[in-house]
Amino acid sequence: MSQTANAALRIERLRFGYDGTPILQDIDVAVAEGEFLALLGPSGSGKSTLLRLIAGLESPGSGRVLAAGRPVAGPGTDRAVVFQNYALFPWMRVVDNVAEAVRKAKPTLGWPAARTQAAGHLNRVGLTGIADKYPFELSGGMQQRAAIARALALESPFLLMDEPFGALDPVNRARLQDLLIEVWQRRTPRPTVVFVTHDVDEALLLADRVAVLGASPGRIIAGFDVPFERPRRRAALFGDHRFHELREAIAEALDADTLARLDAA
Ligand SMILES: Nc1ncnc2c1ncn2[C@@H]1O[C@H](COP(=O)(O)OP(=O)(O)OP(=O)(O)O)[C@@H](O)[C@H]1O
Repeated sequence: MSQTANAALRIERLRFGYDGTPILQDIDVAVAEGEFLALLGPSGSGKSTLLRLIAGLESPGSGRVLAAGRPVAGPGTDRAVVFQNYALFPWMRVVDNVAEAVRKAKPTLGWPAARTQAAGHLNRVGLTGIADKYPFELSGGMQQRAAIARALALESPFLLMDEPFGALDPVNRARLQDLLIEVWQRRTPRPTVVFVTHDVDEALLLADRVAVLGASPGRIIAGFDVPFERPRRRAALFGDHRFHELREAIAEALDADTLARLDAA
């Protein structure tokens, strides 16, 4: 997974632990500019931790994370993060949540202009007429749309997403998957995306490449290129033998890792 030349994001020999317990070991990943990488793995394999390291919310024990060639030394607006649970400021109206992100990207912009741009971002994710509401007045799906609008408003070259649709019902989940791909494809240059998920089908629907993590400690046990042309249609994917072969190969990699751990126990 480390062979990509001129990678926008590069993780080198990364190790990380909490209180002496190894969580991530020997992680080497390179993600090309504009690439959509899915991180897939069982619960506890360290997917969120890896994303937090890329976001700069944690520091590596050893090794390093390079974003656009520079070592990550903390959180930054170059790396927008979307978590599962919406991450909106509850005390701010939805438009101000997004306008605040606009102002992070463009600090010289006044609030009125930032609000106008924020309304544009909200429209783009299909949220109209709710700008003046507070987050608690929105459904879960709408809050997650607003969180995506907020992340997009940062206009960051990197978009880091941690199971962003995990809490949504299947219909909203499918809508937001489509929306994410649409906005990702529309941006020039495309942001580089790292997307954490448990869901193999979601990874194969969205990503250009899938990195599979094994557990105890977390490490990359397999990588797969996802060959399907875009736009991708769910029905066409389910009818494609390569989709089923990839699913099978990912399941085999995960099973082999689980068995190896059981044998070692
Ligand atoms: N703040 C923390 N302190 C100590 N251990 C932690 C902390 N955060 C996570 N861990 C441990 O690190 C390991 C990896 O957790 P992480 O949340 O990164 O896994 P994950 O693959 O994202 O899991 P899930 O799919 O369930 O979200 C787990 O064993 C977890 O208990």
